[in-house]
Amino acid sequence: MIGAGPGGLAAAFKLSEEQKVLVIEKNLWGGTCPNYGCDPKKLLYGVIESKRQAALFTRDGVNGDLNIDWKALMAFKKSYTDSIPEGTEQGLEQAQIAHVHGAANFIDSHTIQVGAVNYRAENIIIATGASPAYPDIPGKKYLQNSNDFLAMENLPPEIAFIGSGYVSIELANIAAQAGAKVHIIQHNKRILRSFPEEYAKKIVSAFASENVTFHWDSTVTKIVKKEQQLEVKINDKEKLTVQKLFTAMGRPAAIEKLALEKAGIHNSKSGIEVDDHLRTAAANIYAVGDVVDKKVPKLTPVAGFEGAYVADTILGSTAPISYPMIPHTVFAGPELSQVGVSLRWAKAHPDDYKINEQDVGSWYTYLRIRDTNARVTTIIDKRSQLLAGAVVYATAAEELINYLSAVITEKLPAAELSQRIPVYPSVASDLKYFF
Ligand SMILES: Cc1cc2nc3c(=O)[nH]c(=O)nc-3n(C[C@H](O)[C@H](O)[C@H](O)COP(=O)(O)OP(=O)(O)OC[C@H]3O[C@@H](n4cnc5c(N)ncnc54)[C@H](O)[C@@H]3O)c2cc1C
Ligand SMILES: NC(=O)c1ccc[n+]([C@@H]2O[C@H](COP(=O)([O-])OP(=O)(O)OC[C@H]3O[C@@H](n4cnc5c(N)ncnc54)[C@H](O)[C@@H]3O)[C@@H](O)[C@H]2O)c1
Repeated sequence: MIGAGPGGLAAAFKLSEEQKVLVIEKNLWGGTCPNYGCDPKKLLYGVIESKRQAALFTRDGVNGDLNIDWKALMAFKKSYTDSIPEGTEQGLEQAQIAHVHGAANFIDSHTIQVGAVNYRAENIIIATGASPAYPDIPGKKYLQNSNDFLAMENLPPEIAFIGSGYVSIELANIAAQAGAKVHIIQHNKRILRSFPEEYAKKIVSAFASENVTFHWDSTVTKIVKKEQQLEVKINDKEKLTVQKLFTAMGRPAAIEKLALEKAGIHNSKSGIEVDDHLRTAAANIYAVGDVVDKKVPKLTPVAGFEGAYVADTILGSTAPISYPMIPHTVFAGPELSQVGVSLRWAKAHPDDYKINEQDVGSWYTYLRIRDTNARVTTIIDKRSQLLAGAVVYATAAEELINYLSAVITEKLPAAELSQRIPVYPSVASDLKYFF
């Protein structure tokens, strides 16, 4: 196993019940998600969201200044992340999984080199994840990435991000709510490509009143350091001065130092090419997680699902991979979530789908928390009358989308939902009204 993130570890633990396993990790045990991805991000987000939500109630009983103490926030984050690598390594030891710290590369399809040592294996799983893309421009050495953001000891007064995908939007929200002036430099006019444009625009509007400036059709062409400031040249014309500039323009697969060609493994620009069993061009080598060239989203639960699937395959299962519903969420204060058939597809196929767009800000669930802009779209398959997809922009959207995802998976008809008794008032008690 090369890589000890969610993908590699899921495979390692499952395989170790029946086979001898070696896990190789060049950086922190646990990989991106718990060390410098989902978990520390959502930990910061939780505090930031508490502040944002409390500020909505200043006319309703919340008193006093609501400020974020960045140092205390970071100490809170570290109280979780500091123990992750050691805890993960202990987990490997307890499961008696052999593990080596170092960067791996292929010698041939059965041999991996780590430093001066070669390891031979019957099967190999590549789970090396992805790492941030950098633009090739003068001054690129002054750029930082999401790992640096999540380890930042002080929050500077003014920062900027290149790109407006998941990473940029989530981290910009944290920084802006914590008091920084934030710039988002985007080479076109579209944020969050994997979400419907009409919903992404709601985030643009919400950010505009939160100290965030979008620079559309803008490309960073040069970065110059002047004492503690960075002068950022945009489109070779405009100049922006910030204290930190973060690249957030996608995460290419981490394959460059693996020497894949020595094992006969093929890759594209999007990652390692695999078949429907996640097998690479070399029959005994598999790839899972963010490193794979695939159509499904590159997310932690997907990496874990694939890791467990490949373990089963190595242990004898022959079924091709079949993905369940994959809901996804951007944590942007509030959250934007989506699952199933996309709104774009549904709009392009009006004979097949009924679209139910509802502003739910006046519903009791959202009214009581002053989430006046909350909106839910459900997409109903006209033939079966079953839920096929949904988009939610609301506080706790990630919870509602999980319920809606289960409704799709279990093919629950509206009548069946009326036969269940949820806690009231709760997000689940609204479910039957979305049909
Ligand atoms: C800021 C941020 C926030 C995110 N938030 C979310 C979220 O909220 N929800 C969500 O589902 N996903 C989120 N993600 C994505 C999620 O972190 C990834 O999808 C997930 O970590 C992928 O798991 P993986 O095992 O494929 O790769 P990784 O977790 O990246 O693990 C790969 C491991 O391989 C190691 N490695 C690489 N090359 C070698 C080598 N040659 N030799 C040995 N080891 C090597 C790396 O050091 C790394 O530890 C976020 C990502 C980022 C960056
Ligand atoms: N909440 C979550 O689930 C979550 C959070 C963070 C990251 N992630 C995962 O990490 C991945 C990477 O996130 P990301 O935000 O880095 O990537 P992304 O693909 O979401 O967004 C990349 C952004 O960079 C822009 N861009 C692309 N090429 C560019 C160029 N040459 N110059 C300038 N801008 C350019 C794109 O237009 C886009 O706005 C996500 O796709 C997702 O799989 C998930």
